[in-house]
Amino acid sequence: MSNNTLCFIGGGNMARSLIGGLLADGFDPQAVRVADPDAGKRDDLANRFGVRVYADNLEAAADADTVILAVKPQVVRTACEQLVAGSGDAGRLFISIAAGVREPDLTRWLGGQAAVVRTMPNTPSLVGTGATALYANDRVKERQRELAESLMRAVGLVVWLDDEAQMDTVTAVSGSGPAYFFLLMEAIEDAARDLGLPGETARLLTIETALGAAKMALESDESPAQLRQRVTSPGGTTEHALHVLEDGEYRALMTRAVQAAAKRAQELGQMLGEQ
Ligand SMILES: NC(=O)C1=CN([C@@H]2O[C@H](COP(=O)(O)OP(=O)(O)OC[C@H]3O[C@@H](n4cnc5c(N)ncnc54)[C@H](OP(=O)(O)O)[C@@H]3O)[C@@H](O)[C@H]2O)C=CC1
Ligand SMILES: O=C(O)[C@@H]1CCC=N1
Repeated sequence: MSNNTLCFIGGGNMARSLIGGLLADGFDPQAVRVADPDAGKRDDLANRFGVRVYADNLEAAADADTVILAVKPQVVRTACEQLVAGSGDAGRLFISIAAGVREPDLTRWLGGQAAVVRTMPNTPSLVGTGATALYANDRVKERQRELAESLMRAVGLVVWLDDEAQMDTVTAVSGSGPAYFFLLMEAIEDAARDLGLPGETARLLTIETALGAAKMALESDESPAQLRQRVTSPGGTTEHALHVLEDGEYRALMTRAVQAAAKRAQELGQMLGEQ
């Protein structure tokens, strides 16, 4: 990947994951600028990653080829309008990672002519196993499309969406998804401790099991349902555990959780677009 100058507006959790993943993939830290109002976060980013940090968004974005909007959805409009008022879109590429915020609104807030790629990454980007969906507006040139894709591919899987409406579902599945798996890990680890395993043993067995299951699901020709059945010996231990989960309507609960996240993404998009 060429070392274009990248500017992150917002240096919080997701920016951190992307920066860490990009640098681990060989991106030059000197080509990364980060603007954040919090001095503590700026110091931490500069010390940990060696990137350039700024309190002022315009200063950070001044000569950046690509600007990544990594603030909370509620702050995106202000950030866009401030950037455009300060330096125009200057033919640069804007990449938004904000949940819910829709491309037509981003384009409007950026003055109406900007090249915008709306994305939804996730925090495992930090360790190179992210999953990002991208959607480009029709002002994005082919080389900018390739640039956006190469940035996100450097930190994991990428998929392009033709239909922006699918982005809210993606947000609920892979954007928020790591949290569902972390919660499951927390619960299994707690149960293991309650049953008497030493803490570190409980932690390692839980995490390695999650990793093994994910790796098998990724690499196997069989579906997760088939792989589950291979663990489930008739009359055995897994069967008893799965009965408890099915009795507790685990699938329906997970469906409702994913639906709630997608609904929230839609609400955010609608609410912020109307302002
Ligand atoms: N966390 C995740 O897993 C994912 C998040 N996202 C999206 O990424 C975006 C950021 O989320 P996340 O990293 O979790 O949030 P964070 O709150 O951790 O990061 C946002 C950062 O932006 C700073 N900030 C606030 N106002 C401004 C401003 N005007 N200019 C520059 N920086 C500002 C915040 O400072 P302060 O805290 O002081 O306000 C904060 O440090 C959101 O839009 C979210 O939807 C997308 C995919 C996954
Ligand atoms: O919780 C959120 O709103 C963000 C978007 C996806 C993951 N975190």
